[in-house]
Amino acid sequence: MTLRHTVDAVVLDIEGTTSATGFVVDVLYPYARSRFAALLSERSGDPEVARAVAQVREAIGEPGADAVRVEKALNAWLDEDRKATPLKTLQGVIWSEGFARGDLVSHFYDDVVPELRTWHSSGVRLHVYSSGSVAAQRAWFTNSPEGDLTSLLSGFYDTENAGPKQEAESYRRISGSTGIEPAKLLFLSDRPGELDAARAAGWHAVGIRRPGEPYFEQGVGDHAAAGTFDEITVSRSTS
Ligand SMILES: CSCCC(=O)C(=O)COP(=O)(O)O
Ligand SMILES: [Mg+2]
Repeated sequence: MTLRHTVDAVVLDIEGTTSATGFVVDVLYPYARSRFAALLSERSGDPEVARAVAQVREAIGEPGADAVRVEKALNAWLDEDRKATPLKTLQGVIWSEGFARGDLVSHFYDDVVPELRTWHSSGVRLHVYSSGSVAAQRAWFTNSPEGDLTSLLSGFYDTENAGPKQEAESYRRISGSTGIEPAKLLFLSDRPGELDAARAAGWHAVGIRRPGEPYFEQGVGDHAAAGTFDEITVSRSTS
């Protein structure tokens, strides 16, 4: 079945939607895990690192936590795939450097990039909204197996600049930032709580259900669902 949406922009979740959770967990997480200790000891003076470390200490309720304790908290969050903003900031620092160095190449499901190109060429704007930091998102789309895809994208949103993905207010913030009214925005995600929040903000929302992904069995509640991007036809609204 084809789902049809007439909108000005599509906003993309990454993990579970454009790309495999398994790749993130099996390739990116170990890459970050093995580099947290060095980042915390050698770069604690970098403003971005210092801010994230302060946020970790606050989240665990230990204002005096040393680097070993902070690393332990980060690894525990990694184990449970917790979408904690300071974890995502520090991962983003490590990953963006790993992508730039050529250690990492991102992953996209086969159906994704052709549809992104089709939607973009029909005048539909494409944005990303992921728990991964903006730095990580940029590196992800820059270093894809099909080369640099960032020319397809008009904006990047994460939990730092937009807010939590399961809160409607975050989607209102993105709508305000893009200048696109809610009814002309379509969000694609694998997580029902995120789809609920987007819909509550007046957006169109489609659940992406891919076999093997963590939310596949649970489903996407009462949201329209697609198994692949080519089941979705997106046209640019004329008004
Ligand atoms: C390029 S970001 C890497 C994936 C990641 O760490 C993440 O948390 C993605 O979560 P999403 O909100 O896209 O499901
Ligand atoms: Mg996701």
